[in-house]
This record gives sequence, C-alpha cells and structure tokens, in this order.
Amino acid sequence: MKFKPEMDSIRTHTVPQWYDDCKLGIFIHWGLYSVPAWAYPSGKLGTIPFDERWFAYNPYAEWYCNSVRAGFGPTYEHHVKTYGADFDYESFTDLWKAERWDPAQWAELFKKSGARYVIPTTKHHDGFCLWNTKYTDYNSYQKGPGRDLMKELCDAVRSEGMRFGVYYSGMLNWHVTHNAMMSDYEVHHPNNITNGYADFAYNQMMELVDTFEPSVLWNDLDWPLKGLDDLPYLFAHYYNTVPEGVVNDRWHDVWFDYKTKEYHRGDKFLEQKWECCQGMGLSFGYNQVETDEHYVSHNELITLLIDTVAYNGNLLINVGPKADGTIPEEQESRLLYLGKWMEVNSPAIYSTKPFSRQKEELETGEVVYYTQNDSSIFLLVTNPKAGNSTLRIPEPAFSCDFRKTLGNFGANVAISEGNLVIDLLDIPADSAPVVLEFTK
Ligand SMILES: CC(C)[C@@H]1NC[C@@H](O)[C@H](O)[C@@H]1O
Repeated sequence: MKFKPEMDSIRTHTVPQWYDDCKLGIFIHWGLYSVPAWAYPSGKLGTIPFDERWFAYNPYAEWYCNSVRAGFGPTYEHHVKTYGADFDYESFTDLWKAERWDPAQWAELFKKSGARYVIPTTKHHDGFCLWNTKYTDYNSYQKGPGRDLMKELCDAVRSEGMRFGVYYSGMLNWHVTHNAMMSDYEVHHPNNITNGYADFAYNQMMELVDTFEPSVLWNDLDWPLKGLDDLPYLFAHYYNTVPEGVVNDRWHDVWFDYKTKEYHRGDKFLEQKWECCQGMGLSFGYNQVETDEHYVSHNELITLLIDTVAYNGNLLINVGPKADGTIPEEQESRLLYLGKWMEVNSPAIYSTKPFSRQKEELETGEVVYYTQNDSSIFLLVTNPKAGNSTLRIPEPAFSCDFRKTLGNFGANVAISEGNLVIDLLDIPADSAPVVLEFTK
C-alpha cells in the first residue's frame, strides 16, 4: 500500500491532474429538507452576523430543521402554520417520495452544462442518509423514497463520463443532537458528540469510500473532535483505494488537497488549488420562496466560472432539486445556458492555468480576464458592449499574435501607443462573455 496511516505519508499526496483540469463541478443538496423547501431569503453568507440574526433567519433551506428548533423567526412560524407545532422533522420521511426522479435525466443535464464532476449530499446535517448504509435505518432505502439514491445517481453520473464525489456532514448530525445551534461556536462544538458518534461518522465515511470509490471526499464544517486521530487511517485507506481521489479542507485543519470557499470569495489563493462553492441563489437546498431575482443571472454564472478559473479555482455550482426529483426550471435554464457557452469557449477554461495577470477592469467598463495553456493565451471579456466597441488595454501583458475569436463575432487587434487595442465587432445585446485566443 502506497499510503500509510500517518500524516508524513498522507502529506506526500498531490492534487491529481484531473481535478486541476476539470474546472467545473455540480454540487447537489437534496434531502428531507427538500420537502418543506422553505427558508427566509435573508441574504448571502458572510453579509449577516453569524449569530441568531443568521441562524433564526437562515436563508439555507437545508438548515430547516435547525431554523425550526430556534423556536422563533420566519421558518419556525412557517412550520407551525404549515405542519403544526407538533410535527417533528423526522416525519418528513413520510412525505418524501422522489416520485418524478430520473437520475439519467439529471446526469444528462449536468453533462450538458459542461460539468466534469458531481458531488451530492450523501448525508447533510439533518443526519438522513441517501444511501443504503448499514449504520442507521434513517436512510432513503429504508424510509421515504425507498431507493438507494446515491447508488442510482453514481451509476448515472459515471455512465455520462463524469466523476462522482461525495459530500458528508461529519461534524453535525441533528438526528443525534437535539438543541438549536445559534452560534458558530455551537456549530463547531456540538454537545452529545461522543466517541460513539465519532466512530459512527468514521464508519460511514469508510463505507462511502468502499461502496462508491468516490473521486472527491467533501467533508463539511469540521470533523468530530473525538475522532481526529482516526483521520490518517481514513485518508490512507481512501488514497490507497482511490489513487486519484482528492479531499477538501474541512477536516479540522488536519489535511487537505484543496481549499474551499463558500459564497464570499475575498482574496483568491492563486498558488493553492481551491474550489468556489455556492448556490445559484442564497440557498443550497431548494427554497420555494426564492424567485429568479434571488438567483445569479445567466451571464453572472459564466462570469463566476471565469473569475474562479482565472485565479486557479474550480467552480462547484449547486443544484437544489425539488422533493419530487425535478430540478427547478430557473436552475436548469442556467445550466443549459452555461453549457451552450462552454461548447464554444471551453478551450479557455478546461486544462488552463492562471496567467501572469488574472483580471483587469477597463475604463470603458468591461472586465477582462486571462487564462492560458501550453500554446495559447485567452482573453475573456465579460459584459462586452452590444454592436461594435473598442477595448484599450494599457501596458498589455503580452505581445503575441491574435489567432481568432471563439464564437460568432469579429475582432481586429493591434498594438497602438503601448496599448493593446481590440475592436470587437457584431456583439449581440446582453451578450455572454466573449473570448479571444492569442498564439504564444
Ligand atoms: C458549501 C455547502 C456544502 C454548505 N456548507 C455549510 C453547510 O452548513 C451548508 O448547509 C452547505 O451544505
């Protein structure tokens, strides 16, 4: 076995090329919380103080159980009015049927979006498992849909040639703890998290590795503090079982292959491989309260991908399906639009590296990004003006030859008075970002 259960051995693991090259993944938050599918769209993570102003007004619909446990606030009031004060969260297993779910349809849509990996929630904080785990009967095979949702999805994703990863909420399990969490400290120090629970989480993670051999282990929030000594054994087993596997950075700083950023992006890492994960709206789980205005626009989604890739990141964009197994039209529409753009422009995305410059904001309002591969430099122009316009890029970062535009628009390129001058021609109204390729 290449990896031994000791951190000196684990630290020899490197990020496999596939993860660096693929750039775009699909997150899926689907679970019992998809039945009520209700949250108060209070604001983006990071814009609201992380106290009860966040936890009792949580825009994350997948936090429904905790929001109700708060005992006040809009979600609690909605629950009492809709289901009654005595309706406990576990009873949503009787209402979750997934009656319209076709995993092949999901996989086809994700493939069309240009995504190359898919990571579903196998167990979110509520503790309900979406695979036929032997460690609890609180799972989708024994209850609710009566199906091993993860096995069906894994087969469908892989049959479309995409990689399958697993999300697992290691630190939180609200089927085990029963108090409302109203602070960041409580989230990272849940009471009742015993040695027994740490063993449960370890055993389920090992079961996920052995059952699915996932390309990504995406643990969330933190790992049970009583189980930190188990992690070298988990990582060694995982890397020996899945040599091209990668793990994220939410394991109590014990180890990571790549860093994660959730919504607020701040300073990007550039040198360190990272992944931006967010919903298309304010929530990861489907929230019936959200309308199109809460969602990033179609072009903003493409710009989010470009702004991530230019800084050495991957975009893991989330899909929140409805309880019946259908994907909300607003989300499907954005994925298809992104996929159409990728059909033409993916050479500037897949298998690229950051350039010496990543982003420039021009005086005329356009924002220009750069990526590169071994033979080309790509210049990606977000919010280009409709019709014909001229971009002036002072002190250009390169003087190589303009090769072509990617897409149905024209361009004339010249160096004039020390500026790279680009005449963009025939840009449609409300255009998606446009890409020009230069030869090194
Ligand atoms: C980024 C995503 C996986 C989020 N992580 C923190 C959770 O509390 C939240 O519900 C969501 O799963």
